[in-house]
Amino acid sequence: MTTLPIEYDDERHIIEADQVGGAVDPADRRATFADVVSRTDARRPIVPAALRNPDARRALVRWSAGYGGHTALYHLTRSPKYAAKVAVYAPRGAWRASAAVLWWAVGGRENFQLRQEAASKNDPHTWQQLDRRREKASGARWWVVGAAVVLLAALLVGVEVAGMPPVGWWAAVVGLVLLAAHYGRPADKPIVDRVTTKAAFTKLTGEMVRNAVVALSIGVKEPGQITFPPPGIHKDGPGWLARFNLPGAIVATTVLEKRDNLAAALRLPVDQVWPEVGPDHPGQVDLWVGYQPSSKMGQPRWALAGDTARTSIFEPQPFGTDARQRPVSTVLFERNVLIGGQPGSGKSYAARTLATIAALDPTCELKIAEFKGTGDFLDMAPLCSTYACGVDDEALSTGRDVIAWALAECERRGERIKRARERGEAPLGKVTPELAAKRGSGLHPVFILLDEVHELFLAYPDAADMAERVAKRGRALGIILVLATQIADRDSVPPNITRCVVTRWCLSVGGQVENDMILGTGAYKRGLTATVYQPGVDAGWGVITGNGKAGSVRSFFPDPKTAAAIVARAAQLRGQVIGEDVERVEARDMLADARAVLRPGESGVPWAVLAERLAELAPEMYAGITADMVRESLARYGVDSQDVKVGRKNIKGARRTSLDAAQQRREIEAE
Ligand SMILES: Nc1ncnc2c1ncn2[C@@H]1O[C@H](COP(=O)(O)OP(=O)(O)OP(=O)(O)O)[C@@H](O)[C@H]1O
Repeated sequence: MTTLPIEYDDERHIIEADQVGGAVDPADRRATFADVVSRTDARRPIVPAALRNPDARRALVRWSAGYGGHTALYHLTRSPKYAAKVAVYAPRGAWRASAAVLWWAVGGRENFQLRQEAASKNDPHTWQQLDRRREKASGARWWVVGAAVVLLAALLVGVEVAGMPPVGWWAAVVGLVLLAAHYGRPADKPIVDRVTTKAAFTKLTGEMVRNAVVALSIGVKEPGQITFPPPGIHKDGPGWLARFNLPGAIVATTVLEKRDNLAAALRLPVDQVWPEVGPDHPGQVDLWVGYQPSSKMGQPRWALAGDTARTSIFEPQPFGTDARQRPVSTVLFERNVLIGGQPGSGKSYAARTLATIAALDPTCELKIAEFKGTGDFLDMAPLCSTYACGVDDEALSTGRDVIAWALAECERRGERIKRARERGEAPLGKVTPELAAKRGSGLHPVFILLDEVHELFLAYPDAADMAERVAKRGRALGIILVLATQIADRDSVPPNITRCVVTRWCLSVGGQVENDMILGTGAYKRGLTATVYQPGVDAGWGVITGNGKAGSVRSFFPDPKTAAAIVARAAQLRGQVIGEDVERVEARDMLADARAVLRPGESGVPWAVLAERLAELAPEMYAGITADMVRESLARYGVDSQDVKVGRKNIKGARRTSLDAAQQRREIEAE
């Protein structure tokens, strides 16, 4: 610490300023011309956010038309009642108005209280003095009233002479009658009834936001600590956007985590309040508040429902809308998707939006297996090279064959990509749009959709192992896997699959556990909560992660006619079914295979070696299998991971005794 003595004249004291360390702030200087011309401040857009894109404009018009139409009809149906009220109140109002003018003209109010006091005190002298004052004031007022009457009469005559049509007179009379009725009605009895039963949310104000954030107890003590950068609170789509900065080091996610409390503080339903991290820094919040809860809003038109729609899985395509009614898009290539939610949450239709994107890409092969058995995708069956529906053995084994085919296809495609790379056609070692479109390249995109996939995994545990490998290997090879399930617990959908699927869409779920099973541990705490949605009512709404910014998305839901038109358009684009049906793949038994690859005299084998041997034995089934996958698959049969001697070292693997014991257990159970 240094003490800086500063010299002043005699009348001043010496001030000792404390300074810690050296000077760090840049010296103040005037702005130069160069500073001014190089300013890059963000300019505020000329067109307001609510009118900037066609969807927002349509939403505003739709809302205004809906609201205006309802209000007009409401009042129209009650017009006889209003007419009766007007008939009663208008004469009363006319009388009140005339009396008020007269009372003013005679100066009735002039020192009224004083005169009353003088009268009560029996003081005629004072009373007369006060009354003379009243008379004096009143004299001039009669002139004003007289002049006003003459002016009015002259105006009426003038208007008549100028040729006012009768409708004009009627309009003036109606206006006067309504004015009189308004003046004559009792203060607590409005002439028109209220259109809404509760106070409709019409405007988000800075005060509401500040008070709500202070009430969250996240460290904001004073409402004034919240600042709103330009353009302040404004309309954005069908709602209001408030962008605000939190004070100090408080991050926006603390507000997101308390979305429920924020909604409570604003006195609004949770799905009307949508906080997000703002664009400028982590302490900025973009709070969007809809005019209505999102579950009650309509949905903009889906671009893929157009007559000329055509997609490419390599480009972003819309599949849903967010809370602000903005389309949400995804690039299907290199993407695997897990869709979860309770019955009636809209999983099948959500999966269908992705299938629609694939269907409208004429190079993409479709394979769909639905294990609900209600034929949600039946209309798409003619577009599919493989289609299965039901929970019978045939449908389930077809589902398994699809995965086995995909795994074998990964192997074949790996070879094809290698050759393409050698030719310089696949520099990054993955499928490109050109390769995918090239006839005979064998690298066209494949879209595999398995609805209610837990049925398949429960019936064929090995299908789950294969699906995991397809999810891992197929991405770069143009194989897209979409899994929809009601239950995502470890028995129904193994965690390994959930882990390697990046895009997860959680529709309505019952609680935090289910929410996190689909979206990943900690999602609920980070504010990604699909529990706010109710099945049926909020069908199609869900929280999506791994597709850009995490947030709420509602799937597009075309009506049956539009859905049929989309399928017809896809059929027209394709001309023929792309790809071939899967062949029946011989079911393999990993336990038996593991025992078969043990060499005579071997007491055990490390997991990595076992994985290699299995891949050699049946490449169509085990290609790409890893040591961990083999360990986890065999653990289901009760095979332990034990030390196996390799040379002088002990390495974890499967022992013959453990494999045999597992086989015996199985045989006993089968009996
Ligand atoms: N985006 C949406 N908008 C409006 N309604 C929807 C939407 N998606 C689905 N629905 C409605 O929800 C109902 C249930 O949808 P769906 O069959 O996809 O649910 P699910 O989760 O697959 O149900 P289950 O588990 O019982 O099979 C549909 O019949 C439809 O009426």
